[in-house]
Amino acid sequence: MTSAEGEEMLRLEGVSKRFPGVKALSGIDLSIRKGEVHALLGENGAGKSTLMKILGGIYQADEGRIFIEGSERKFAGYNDAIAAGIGIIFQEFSLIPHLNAVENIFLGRYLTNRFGLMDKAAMKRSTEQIFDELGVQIDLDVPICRLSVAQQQFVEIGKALSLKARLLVLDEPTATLTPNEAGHLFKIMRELRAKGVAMIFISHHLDEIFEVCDRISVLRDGANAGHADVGATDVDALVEMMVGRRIEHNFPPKPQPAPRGRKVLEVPEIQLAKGGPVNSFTLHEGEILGFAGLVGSGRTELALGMMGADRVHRKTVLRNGKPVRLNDPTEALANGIGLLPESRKVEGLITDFTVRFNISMNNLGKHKSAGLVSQKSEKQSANELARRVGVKAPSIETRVATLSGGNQQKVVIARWLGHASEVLIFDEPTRGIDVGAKAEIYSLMRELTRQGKAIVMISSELPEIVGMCDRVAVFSGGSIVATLEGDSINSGDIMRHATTGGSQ
Ligand SMILES: Nc1ncnc2c1ncn2[C@@H]1O[C@H](COP(=O)(O)OP(=O)(O)OP(=O)(O)O)[C@@H](O)[C@H]1O
Repeated sequence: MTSAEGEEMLRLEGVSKRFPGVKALSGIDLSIRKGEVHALLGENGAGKSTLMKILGGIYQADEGRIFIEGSERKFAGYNDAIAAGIGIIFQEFSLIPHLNAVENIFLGRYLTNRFGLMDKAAMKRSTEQIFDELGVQIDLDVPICRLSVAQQQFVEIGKALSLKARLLVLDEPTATLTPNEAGHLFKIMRELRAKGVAMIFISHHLDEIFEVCDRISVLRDGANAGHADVGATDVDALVEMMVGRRIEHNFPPKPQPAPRGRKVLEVPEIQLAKGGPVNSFTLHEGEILGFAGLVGSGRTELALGMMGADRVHRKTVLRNGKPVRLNDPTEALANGIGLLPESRKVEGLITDFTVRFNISMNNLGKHKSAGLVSQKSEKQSANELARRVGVKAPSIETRVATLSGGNQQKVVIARWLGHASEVLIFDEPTRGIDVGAKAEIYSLMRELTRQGKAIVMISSELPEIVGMCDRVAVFSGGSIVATLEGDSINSGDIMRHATTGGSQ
């Protein structure tokens, strides 16, 4: 702990914010000390991002006061927040992809030499010093779009520190990191903490909270639901604070023996760009087949490739024993194969349209009679699906653009749960989804398989791979290196194959 322990960096008093039709925040109080990592928890739509946007000067609160080191501050825009020592690392980075790390860090405030000219050497030196202190190695000469997501995140942190941030907000920073990268981020956070930097950490992974945080504040429905010291609470208590009830963490029971219905999909041979041996796999009616492996190991590439989503891998696959050539995802859909993509905002949703439209868009055929879509049946079904996955919105007529990130994901999941596809490919289905909704999505997936659907679940979350899958294909370096069943579906075996390419 630092000498600064106990000194207050930030205090929020009675912060409220209303959007049309939604009271996003009501009377929030929050206190963050210097040199602490403070977790901000809450279900999707609880108000975490809105609160952080107020702190970052992006939104203005309707009511409430912000104190930095004891003095009241008013933020008319994000420059005021930066001047007050606040640095926010959002999930969608604010970096310019084709500029390098130095140019990004000094964008708009270039250092100049005594002749008034841009002092590139000084900016580079300063950037090197920041990264040295963070203990990260970043190639300063390449555009940041060529860096990994983790490295881009470190550049964001470096930028905030170069702007002299003393309070860093990290909004779901680990959502797109590998476990190793997340470990590196935590190491950096501990070092910053030791230097007295205060941090607000948002994550839906409760194990991370216990690994890296000191204290916790929980929001529920836009209001304070409680505060706790990490040492004096546990996962169950936190979950109850977040959702107001106890949640069953267990996965729905797997059918025993593992389902081996007829073969609904056979993928004979696909070679991925990464090289390695060709891949083949079979999917059976009623089963959940996991695609496990490290980020970049080829899981998504294979799933997209077999659907004809890219020209490179177009191949003939067997659907119910019959050869079909899939040229694009629309053809895959026509053949009863649906994909819930990973980057939902880009690929999955039309955010200017309503929740109802986005849930129903691929399912209208189900509600047709005599050639006409029954509005009543379509609306009822959209309502029911939205309710089941727990979409939090004023109504299904709300525009998706105004929903929280997690709730947008639930909308895509609701669409596919209602879809008639016999084969469903879920790519990272619970990323950014809160604990309560996760449990619901797991049981809905199991229900779909009981109805005879077959699911491929691509996931970086080992517990859900182990808890949900009947068989697991483990990827390494662009190939399936092992297919595990029964008791060999465990974290140790999966990681061993994923990291050694199955050679041990
Ligand atoms: N610009 C906006 N217009 C209308 N409503 C909004 C807007 N931004 C947020 N909201 C609403 O405010 C509430 C809080 O959303 P917020 O994004 O803060 O939640 P969150 O806790 O960050 O959720 P998640 O875990 O899903 O990221 C939600 O009901 C959301 O629909």
